[in-house]
Amino acid sequence: MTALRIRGDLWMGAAPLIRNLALAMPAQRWTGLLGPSGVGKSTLARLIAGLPGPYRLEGVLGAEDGAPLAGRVAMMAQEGQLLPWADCVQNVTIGARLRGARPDIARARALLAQVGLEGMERRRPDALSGGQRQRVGLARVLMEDCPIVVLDEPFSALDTVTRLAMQDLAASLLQGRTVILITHDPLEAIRLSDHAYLLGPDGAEVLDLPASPTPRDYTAAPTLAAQARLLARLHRAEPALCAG
Ligand SMILES: Nc1ncnc2c1ncn2[C@@H]1O[C@H](COP(=O)(O)OP(=O)(O)OP(=O)(O)O)[C@@H](O)[C@H]1O
Repeated sequence: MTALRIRGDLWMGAAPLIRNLALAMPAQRWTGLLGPSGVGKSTLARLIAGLPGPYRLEGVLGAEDGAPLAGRVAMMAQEGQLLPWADCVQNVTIGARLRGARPDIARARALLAQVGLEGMERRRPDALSGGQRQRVGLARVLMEDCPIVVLDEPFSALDTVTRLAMQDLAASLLQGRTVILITHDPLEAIRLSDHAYLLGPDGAEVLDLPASPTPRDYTAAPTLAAQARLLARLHRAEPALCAG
């Protein structure tokens, strides 16, 4: 059970990115983070995942259980970030290899089967479709078996129908983990998030979501209404949030 919270000001070098951040990300739930391009979404993802960069948080990032985050966060970035020279099994087991541990090949093969890639274990990324590459990325996240998962625009390069299928697969396979979903896509945020925030330079606003369970039915009236409200809000917010 790992809830996360972030409070404070996020800086990129000498420039403030987001001031007065106050994000609560409940345990075993999906928290969606939306916001205009350049606001700092990927920077937040890197911060949570503990990846290096020229950013800093003046404030607090922590798990509510008080234990350090190191080793408890897995990240799936845009387009899966697969190693082009490595096959599916090698891509899924890269974490163990980097840690100098013996990779569990049988488990990697089982996870590849779970994401629908049975028989493709020895293919390299250039012999996979975009959706299949994302499945490898998802298997790699599952391989790491971390309680916290950061998804940074994981499905943005996919066509709409493949994206919907990947959303359903991720919702099912990441159940029980604390997921932070960064997305540009209002429908994706609404389908998958239990809680969602709209980020701007002056902080984060909580978004209204339908009460139904996730992944939400994209044909349901409350989902469509929430999508329309969010689109209008993003449209209104974009020029103001990007000013300066
Ligand atoms: N390594 C870096 N060095 C300097 N500035 C950076 C670096 N990485 C990002 N930035 C800047 O920090 C700001 C936030 O970048 P970030 O990638 O977090 O935005 P984002 O909200 O994820 O954008 P997008 O939605 O377009 O991916 C941008 O202005 C970007 O140019």
